[in-house]
Amino acid sequence: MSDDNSPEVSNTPGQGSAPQRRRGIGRRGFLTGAGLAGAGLVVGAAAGGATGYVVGNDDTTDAGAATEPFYGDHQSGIVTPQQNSMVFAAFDVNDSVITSQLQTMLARWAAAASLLTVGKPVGPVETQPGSPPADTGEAFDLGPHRLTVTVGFGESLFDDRFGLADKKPAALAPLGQLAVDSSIDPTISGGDLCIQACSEDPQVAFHAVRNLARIGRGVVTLRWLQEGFGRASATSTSQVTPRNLMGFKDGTANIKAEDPDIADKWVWVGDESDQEWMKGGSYLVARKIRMHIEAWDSDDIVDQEAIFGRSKDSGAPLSGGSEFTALNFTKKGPDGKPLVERFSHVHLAHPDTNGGVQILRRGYNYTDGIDTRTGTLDAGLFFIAYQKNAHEQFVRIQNNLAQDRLNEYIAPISSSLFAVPPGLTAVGDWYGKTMFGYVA
Ligand SMILES: C=CC1=C(C)c2cc3[nH]c(cc4nc(cc5[nH]c(cc1n2)c(C)c5CCC(=O)O)C(CCC(=O)O)=C4C)c(C)c3C=C
Ligand SMILES: [Fe+2]
Repeated sequence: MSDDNSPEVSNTPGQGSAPQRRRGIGRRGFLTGAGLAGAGLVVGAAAGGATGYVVGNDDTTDAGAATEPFYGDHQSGIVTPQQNSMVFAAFDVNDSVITSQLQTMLARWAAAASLLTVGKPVGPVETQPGSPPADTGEAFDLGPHRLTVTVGFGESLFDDRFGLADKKPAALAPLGQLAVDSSIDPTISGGDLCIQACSEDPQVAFHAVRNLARIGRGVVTLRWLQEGFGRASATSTSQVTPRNLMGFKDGTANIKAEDPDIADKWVWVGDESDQEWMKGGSYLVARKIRMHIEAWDSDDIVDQEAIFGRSKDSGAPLSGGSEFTALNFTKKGPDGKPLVERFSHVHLAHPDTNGGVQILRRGYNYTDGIDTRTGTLDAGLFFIAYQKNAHEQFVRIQNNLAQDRLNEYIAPISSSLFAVPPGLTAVGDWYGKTMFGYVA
């Protein structure tokens, strides 16, 4: 397919190179900027560059102003040091939408994401009388807080609707029903497309998904959405390991950004892929895992630690040492039994027990309030893992975890797999551009 038919992706005329400002915006800033939504065409912003938008950002703290790269070999939001908040949304493409409409929306998402991730609105917040704001406004006074927007494609996108049947990677085959999957709810699983928005500020992450959903109206419909309120993993050696809702440090033995060779080996799709367009991408597994919190809270500490194989306060292996000491599965206690039990979570999940395979974990703690049927807390782990092949990595580990003692206290209630394409190259590139046959 020729590049000539690619949806228009350009800087809006007149957007020039006015310097980015971060203070004293007031009403003028609300009025400034050509709207993505209003203009009906796509605006791109160079990473960190200026497009003439006045930045609606009175949050001048370093933390608020901090950005993550938008363009690059890989999408941000994977090995990016994990931010503290997440909003994850899945979408289905509406009936009767044609390929060019979907492509245009994906290009508009790319342009909008390039603005949002540098703290800019997707268009004017305060427009002329009679028209709705192009940007919904709730992040106007906030910086990006390291916002990342990561877009993925579900298996269902590759049916006969958009000419993508021969572009479906073999690795995107459905995960199927796994041994622990007796409570999966299909209405909060899967989807044609997904967006993972992560930021240090929950309102910034929500704003990103809300505005991308708004840009997509008429083309896509939200299928399900999950908010994560606290990170439950670490993806950088610079980060303190956080705690999950069971009170344990989670993310100690994770793949970390500082080890690119390990990421190349286990996270980024390479030459093994049957689809050229996926090289540099990754496969995202998202599983909402409800915790039976009240039962867990009544279990004694010795048993809790035995279930994970690690100490609750320090995160150290029960075989000894401190948090980052390697697990020793042969070391025995006075009773002659391994200090890290055979059916403990870390033993069953460890690479040594899984043919060496590893995954990058990037999950979030969630709560949806209470279960009104029982009055119990509705909370758990929104498990996210990135890998180059989920069937060979996630599924292998998950099958081993069928014997996990932790299963008494958890239940997966959703399960999704998405193909996350590589990073966007520059202004003018958009999600799936090479997949649809255009030159990036
Ligand atoms: C199939 C993959 C995994 C699922 C699902 C999963 C669920 C899950 N995990 C915790 C808490 C912890 N997990 C820890 C380690 C750990 N978990 C997985 C995989 C899955 N976990 C792996 C690969 C590892 C690392 C194993 C290793 O190499 O040592 C830990 C220990 C601390 C750490 O290393 O991160 C905790 C704690 C929960 C609560 C949960 C489901 C709700
Ligand atoms: Fe785990």
